[in-house]
Amino acid sequence: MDALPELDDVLARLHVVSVPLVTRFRGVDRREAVLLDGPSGWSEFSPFLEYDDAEASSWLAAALDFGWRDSSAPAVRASIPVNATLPAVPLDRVAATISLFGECRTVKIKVAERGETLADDVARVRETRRLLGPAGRIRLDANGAWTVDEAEHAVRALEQFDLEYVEQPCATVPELAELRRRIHRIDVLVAADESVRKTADPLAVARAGAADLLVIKAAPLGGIDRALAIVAEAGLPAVVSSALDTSIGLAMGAELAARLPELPYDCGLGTAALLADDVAAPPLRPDDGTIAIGRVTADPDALRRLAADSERTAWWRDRLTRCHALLAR
Ligand SMILES: O=C(O)CCC(=O)c1ccccc1C(=O)O
Ligand SMILES: [Mg+2]
Repeated sequence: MDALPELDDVLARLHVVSVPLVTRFRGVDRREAVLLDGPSGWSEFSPFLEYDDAEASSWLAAALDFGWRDSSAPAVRASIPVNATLPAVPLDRVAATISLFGECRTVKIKVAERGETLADDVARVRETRRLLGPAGRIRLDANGAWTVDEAEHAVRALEQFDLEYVEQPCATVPELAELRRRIHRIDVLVAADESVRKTADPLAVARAGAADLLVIKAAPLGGIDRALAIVAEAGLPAVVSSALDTSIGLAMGAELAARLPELPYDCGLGTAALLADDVAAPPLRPDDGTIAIGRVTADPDALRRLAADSERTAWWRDRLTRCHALLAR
């Protein structure tokens, strides 16, 4: 970032919201976010609650970048194809959850969830394939939960459902590389997510040949231009995804996706469908499998309706203040 906006200026533009989810995701049923009414447009700072300040400060860099300056890279497309995201819901909720996204040709299914078995995953993937038909695209996201052996076993059990790729099957770069060697005869690609966004070296995956493609998120990578530079250096195809952002954070993801030279896969930016309410009117929800690019503005009524209580607002102001100090160093 060129010049860091002054803390007082940032705090004067802050609104803290707590948005209800349609279905539990990552163990929570509300999503808290700071919205910033920046001079270049509305922006979002919403690192997950458990992240430490060092990790959260990249999210602040991205939020300030998006709210205080426009990307210098030109957009090369005006709408972004998106996938539906299916959390680990019970089997009888699969159809209703996918239908929240409207017409989507691609579904990303969360697998390897704590407390579940491979049989649960097989059942959820089979049901999704049945609903989508043979032309639909299915990808999985294990969030790093499998060992290499478990991942190999799971991929062999699930490949019959015709998988596009499996995202972060194992936790580490060497494990991803080993899995990729073991399944190279199977037509299932390996994507890296946490190994790109939760590390000091987002290019290590590409250097190690540990993934076929990268999942990239604008907020943890420090903003649109930084994420574009990482993709260019990695030389791998990229899928842009969200962090279960409000429509304002999703707009930042859409602006990133609009600037990638190639966009061979549908993006994980349809997640406004998992929010039971939203900060924008209308929300940035998928329409016919795509979302539009363009700035999204917070709706004053929604800001009032979704305002966090004074204790949570103070918590977020403190957190933002600490992250700002880290960026100013
Ligand atoms: O990519 C998608 O389809 C939606 C976004 C998503 O899955 C996600 C949302 C919040 C936190 C982590 C993740 C993830 O990709 O692991
Ligand atoms: Mg992921």
